[in-house]
Amino acid sequence: MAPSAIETVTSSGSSLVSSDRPRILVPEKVSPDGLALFKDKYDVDIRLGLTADELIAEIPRYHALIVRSETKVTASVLAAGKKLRVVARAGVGVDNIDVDAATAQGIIVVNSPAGNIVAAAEHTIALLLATARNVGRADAGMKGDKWERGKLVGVEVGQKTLGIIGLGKVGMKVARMAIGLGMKVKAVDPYASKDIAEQAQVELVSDLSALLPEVDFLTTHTPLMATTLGLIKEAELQKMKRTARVLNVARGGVYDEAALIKGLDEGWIAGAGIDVFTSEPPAADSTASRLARHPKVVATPHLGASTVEAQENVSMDVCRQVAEILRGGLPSAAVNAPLILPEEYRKLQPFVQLVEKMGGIYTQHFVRSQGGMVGGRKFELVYQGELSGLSNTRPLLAALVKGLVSSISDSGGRDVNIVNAGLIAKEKGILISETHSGETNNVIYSSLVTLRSYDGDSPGSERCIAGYVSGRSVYISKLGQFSATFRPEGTLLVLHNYDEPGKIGGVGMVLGRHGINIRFMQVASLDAEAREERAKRALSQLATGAGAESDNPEASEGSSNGKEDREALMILGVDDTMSEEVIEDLKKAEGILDVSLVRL
Ligand SMILES: NC(=O)c1ccc[n+]([C@@H]2O[C@H](COP(=O)([O-])OP(=O)(O)OC[C@H]3O[C@@H](n4cnc5c(N)ncnc54)[C@H](O)[C@@H]3O)[C@@H](O)[C@H]2O)c1
Ligand SMILES: O=C(O)[C@H](O)COP(=O)(O)O
Repeated sequence: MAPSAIETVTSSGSSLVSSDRPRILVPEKVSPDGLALFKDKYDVDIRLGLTADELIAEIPRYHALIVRSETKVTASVLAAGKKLRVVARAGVGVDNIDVDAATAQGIIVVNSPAGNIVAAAEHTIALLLATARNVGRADAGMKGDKWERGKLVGVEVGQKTLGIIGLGKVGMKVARMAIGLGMKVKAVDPYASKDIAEQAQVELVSDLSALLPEVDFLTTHTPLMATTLGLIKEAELQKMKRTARVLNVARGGVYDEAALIKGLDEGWIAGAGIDVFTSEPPAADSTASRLARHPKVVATPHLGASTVEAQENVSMDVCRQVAEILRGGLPSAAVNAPLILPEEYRKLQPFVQLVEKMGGIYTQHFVRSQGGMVGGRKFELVYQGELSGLSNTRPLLAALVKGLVSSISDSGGRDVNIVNAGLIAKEKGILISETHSGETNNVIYSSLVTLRSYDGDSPGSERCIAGYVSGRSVYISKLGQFSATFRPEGTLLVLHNYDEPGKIGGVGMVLGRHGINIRFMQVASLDAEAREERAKRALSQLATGAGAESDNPEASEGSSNGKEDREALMILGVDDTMSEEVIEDLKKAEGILDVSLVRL
């Protein structure tokens, strides 16, 4: 094995280090601009090419670790880092750091959320044009003494449609640049605000099936998470035009690499520009390597953030934070900063947990299963009982934002804290109001929290979740129009169905066939208010003889045939081994109206 490159920068410039000063380990190439901030105060060891074992052996001596995307900061590395106080990611994505393990050990993880977004967006545009004009193949041909004009006729991007999946920081920059090139831009992002998109002349469409057939180029800018892994598979690629070209400057794995190769081979996808791969560098003979070598692919080795300017930015961003933390101060972009301050912890912690879970359920149950968006919606938190007198509700508001974004963000929402929650909500166009209700006649628990959400002022768009705390455990007592009592934890399946005999057995059989264990099960019936509302509707239909047109977002098609008042929710706690196939099988089961999977 080649020896690691070792460079020790100390205040004196010598390689001798004093043992009492904090030491910083840098195992990747990080711009010296930021590292210069440590001069005279800390000792910095730049050790490129450390293996996983070498990192574990070295880390016990260090107080801070600064990495990019190549170093895997695993739970074992963190456990060995007895003196570690901070892990800094000189970039955006923290998918190479075990943030939960760091949090458990009290190690702060910081990143640079915006330092390289211009670089990533510009690289996307570079790949867009290179893919459209066959720049890679033309260059390779010229270097092989070939003059292939006839074979390499490209397409123009002006007047064409670009589809963006993930209209976050990078996605929005790409949109603006593409509009500058004369392109029409459409996007899918359940969290983006319609208003912000409209101002940027981006048309937000509801889902992938509405986007994919329309676009000439597709670019992905989501983080890599359980919900975006394999987001674009064969079925999605098949929905696109045969002339379409796809781009990935986000994370390897958002596209199913094997399906993309098949599309390129069989000619139903015209080309691809790929910067990121499922294994980096792609292992020999791997699918990632076949994709990188494919003649219709312009491939780059994860260069999205590799500009002089971006590297200066991210280096300055994270080194400032490392210095601050080593000095005992607070970082500006901590990925795992607390939601709640120690003095408020005892009283508020269970409510913070409850509200965060309600936000998570909202996104995963209502948005994912029933469609719609989170961005641009209005949310209202109603506090009843002992919470109604609470003056500092900031941790609860932050918990709601964290819960709402946790299933769709890179960091799993861990980067949301009291300081930045308001800003994040504003960026996403999420409006939150609070009501302290003195009304106690409906409160059978000492404190009840109700989350209501509305789509602007549109009638019938209200969605509701209520919950309470008993002891230090949290419970959900209402989900949509159904009364429930369950603990929001682990993996939950929520099935909307007609409450008929045999339903539970049918669902049990599907889960049994797939080897899924059920931890608990509970049936939630329509609450009194919903039953009354439906009875009134039925009466008025009888009186007018009209067919039922439901404006209830939860009432599904075909539910007007007398069964509507027998709708129920089945809530099951299950193993976290659910696949899309199980969900699809459950959806096909007799009398099941809808299925959602909620991971908390
Ligand atoms: N190639 C590179 O060198 C490079 C450089 C910078 C960033 N990145 C990567 O680019 C990605 C985006 O970075 P960012 O700073 O814009 O992040 P961001 O958090 O600002 O934006 C991500 C967006 O994706 C949306 N999203 C999440 N799940 C979605 C889904 N299922 N469908 C549609 N939209 C969804 C979110 O709502 C959010 O708006 C990250 O993975 C980051 O690591 C790569
Ligand atoms: O998430 C990021 O910031 C980018 O993927 C850049 O990664 P890099 O620092 O390894 O270039």
